[in-house]
Amino acid sequence: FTREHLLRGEWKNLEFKKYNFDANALPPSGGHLHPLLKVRERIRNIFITMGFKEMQTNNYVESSFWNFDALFQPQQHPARDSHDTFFLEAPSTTLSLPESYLDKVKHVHESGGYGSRGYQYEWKREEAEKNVFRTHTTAVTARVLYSLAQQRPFTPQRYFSIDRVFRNEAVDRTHLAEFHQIEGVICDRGLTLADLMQVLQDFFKKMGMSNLKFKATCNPYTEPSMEIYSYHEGLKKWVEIGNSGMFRPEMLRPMGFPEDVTAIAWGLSLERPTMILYGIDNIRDLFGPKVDL
Ligand SMILES: COC[C@@H]1[C@H](c2ccc(C#Cc3ccccc3)cc2)[C@@H]2CN(C(=O)Nc3ccc(OC4CC4)cc3)C[C@@H](O)[C@@H](O)CN12
Repeated sequence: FTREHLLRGEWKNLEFKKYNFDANALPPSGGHLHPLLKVRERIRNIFITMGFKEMQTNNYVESSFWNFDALFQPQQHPARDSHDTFFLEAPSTTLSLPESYLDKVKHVHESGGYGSRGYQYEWKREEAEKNVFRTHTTAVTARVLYSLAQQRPFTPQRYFSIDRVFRNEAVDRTHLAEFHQIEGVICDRGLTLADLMQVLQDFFKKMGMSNLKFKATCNPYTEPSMEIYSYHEGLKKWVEIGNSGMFRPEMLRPMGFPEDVTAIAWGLSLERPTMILYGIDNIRDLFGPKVDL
């Protein structure tokens, strides 16, 4: 019975079965939550039960000042060039920066202070003004700690964030140019590395990971720093589950914190645990429709 038959109206001579309006249709699928969002909710609840407040991270675009300079990351650091960082074309520069704080950041980069030698280079404002897609949520942590440092009297705080970050890296089966970073930070008087180890044990235990191992490492904005490992019973091997450290005085003191205030922080990704918890071996299966890129 072709389209032509239909167009010629020959369907009128046909015998049609009576339409059964009482037939049961296929039950509509109820839909389902995305695995990343389920794990995000679970981790959000862990932070909240531990007394952490969520940071406001709804700015994917950030100035190099907050993404790097405020964290004492030197302007010639390799992570700051376009091989690792997405720079924005328009608007290419940020509109405004806190001038008095900017001067303190310039000074600590150039000649240090607070017992630090600094990096002994000429710090340039135009470098700090360049807009980027934030490479870590630590840029937001810098903003939040700066506003905490303005408050008197100082009150200890715990913050967390779970949101997208962007890195100009080669994409492969387990790496995309963006991922969700999870970050926790505690700011208080007299915090030590022992406090960091303890909060990491508490946090990861709630994620089902115990007997952690810490390995010394380096980050531009934390000293000392530790990579975190956990023995994964299922995979029968030590798995790197995150990175952590104590923010440097060269980051905290220019913000205006008193000398005895320290801040401990750690980070991990949302994709790694989700892929392991849901047995997903290709990160592309986490994003978008099933297409073979
Ligand atoms: C560009 O890649 C960075 C990303 C991402 C990462 C690394 C560091 C930070 C950080 C930080 C930080 C440090 C100091 C102060 C503030 C923030 C955040 C995310 C994961 C961090 N990692 C990571 O998530 N691994 C992980 C986490 C949980 C997990 O759970 C499973 C159920 C068992 C499994 C694995 C470690 C590695 O995967 C690493 O190879 C990849 N890392």
